[in-house]
Amino acid sequence: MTSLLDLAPVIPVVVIEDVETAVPMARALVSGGLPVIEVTLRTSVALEAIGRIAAEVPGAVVGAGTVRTGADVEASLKAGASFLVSPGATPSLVDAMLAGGAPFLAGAATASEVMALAERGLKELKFFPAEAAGGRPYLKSLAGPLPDVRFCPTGGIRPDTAADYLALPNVGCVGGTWLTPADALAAGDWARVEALAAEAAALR
Ligand SMILES: O=C(O)C(=O)C[C@H](O)[C@H](O)COP(=O)(O)O
Repeated sequence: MTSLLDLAPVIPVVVIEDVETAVPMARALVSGGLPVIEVTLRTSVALEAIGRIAAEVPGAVVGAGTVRTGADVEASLKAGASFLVSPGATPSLVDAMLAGGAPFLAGAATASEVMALAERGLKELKFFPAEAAGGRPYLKSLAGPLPDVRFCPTGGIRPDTAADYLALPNVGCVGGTWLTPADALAAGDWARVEALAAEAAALR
């Protein structure tokens, strides 16, 4: 598989409250040009949503986000997730993710965290919480001593700041929730989701 960071410029991070919205939402994202979708394990229907998207939306590459434990890894893969994303990384979580065999982005926010993960062979990471941790200048600084590590910054990124992140050499893609506003999902406004996805897909 092509690196997770290179499949699309933006990974929509979604919070699904009503499982019936999962499939039409994913179709809108894929039609707009964003096939990689991260469903956060923050709601009780997240695993079912992942399963439905994986089974019913051709072209979608659906993964699980907010993965925090080995049990989350197991449940996500069983549900049909084809990749995993975590906000941070603990040694036991990294063990479980490596054992799971699917591509994953472990989270890091400091040089030491990045170095600890690189020591384990992980050179493609999530940078979280991107804006709060220092944003673009911070990532640019990390590229000096750690040029071989690439990131998907996530957290606080919006349409008007995404392009600046994508211009950095150590950024493969960015993640964010702005593609799937809660009110658009609640209203079933798939045209709006598709339009937001199309704008983001054009960023690179
Ligand atoms: O759930 C996770 O695994 C996370 O790490 C947190 C998300 O990536 C951010 O919540 C993104 O949210 P925005 O800042 O609204 O784009």
